[in-house]
Amino acid sequence: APPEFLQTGFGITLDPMDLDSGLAVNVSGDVPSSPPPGTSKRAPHSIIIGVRKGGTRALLEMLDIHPEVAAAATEVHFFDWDENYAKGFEWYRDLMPYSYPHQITVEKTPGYFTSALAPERICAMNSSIKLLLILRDPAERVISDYTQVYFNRLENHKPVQAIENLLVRNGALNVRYKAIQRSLYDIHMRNWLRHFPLEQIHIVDGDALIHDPLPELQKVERFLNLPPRIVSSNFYFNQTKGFYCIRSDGRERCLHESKGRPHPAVNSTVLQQLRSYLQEHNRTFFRLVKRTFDWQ
Ligand SMILES: Nc1ncnc2c1ncn2[C@@H]1O[C@H](COP(=O)(O)OS(=O)(=O)O)[C@@H](OP(=O)(O)O)[C@H]1O
Repeated sequence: APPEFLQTGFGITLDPMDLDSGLAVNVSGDVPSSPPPGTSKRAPHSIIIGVRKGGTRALLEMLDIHPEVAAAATEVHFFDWDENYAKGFEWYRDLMPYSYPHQITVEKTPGYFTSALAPERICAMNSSIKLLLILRDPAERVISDYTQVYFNRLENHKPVQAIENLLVRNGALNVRYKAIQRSLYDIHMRNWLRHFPLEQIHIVDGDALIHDPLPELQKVERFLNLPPRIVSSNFYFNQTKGFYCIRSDGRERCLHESKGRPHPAVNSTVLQQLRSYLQEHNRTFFRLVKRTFDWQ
């Protein structure tokens, strides 16, 4: 059953200090005390730059099925957090997994997409790096973002409020709400296109990845020049979870329970206000990326 969304009278602003807690169960076993012979830690060849709640964890875990992919275990937040960036490139590289020369290293940090400085900093590291961006319906993404913050606040015994109280201020859509700001894909995309050509940014359709992951993964394999190795038997639909889960190396695993949470029902008038506000931004985004998506 959907969680009960509490009405409170607190005039709080939601804090986005919530990290991805969606590591797949039983990812790769224990960390080896000494690196396997012939491996080293290398800067990423590709980065999943976002968007937050777009399906970044699912994309990384599914891509990690590929034998020629080595995925970073945690979100690194190197290019979007000044305190981490100040630690320097060697600090960053040390957080990468050990990989063989024939493998490519991939990290994901959803906050990069909406960070003002990440594009310039990533470009300074490697101007020919291949970027992966997974997007979903931006209105749905707002609700997912709210839901994540809602549960984090509950866990931390902080007050929560109904999504409508955040989406609407003084009778009008509260466009300063961070969850809405992050869904203005055109604005963030412009910033990336100042530093990278469009061909270097592959957009994964996050809604399609939920309903049928294989075709989206096959497109990513082609974009990364990887031989096709991910196959339909790598995925199975888990009825209880309501999402696809992963089968590889003789093991089956679903993403953490924080991925694929039920969303609250949103007042239809408010939702309509949100959708019509996003519509113009979506159209601009479609022009920028020379492609359309099934968003209203
Ligand atoms: N296979 C599978 N299993 C579970 N969840 C899946 C899957 N594929 C995509 N998704 C969607 O991923 C959403 C979470 O996105 P992110 O991993 O990018 O979130 S985060 O920004 O890292 O917190 C998450 O959002 P919510 O549904 O709001 O929980 C899911 O809709």
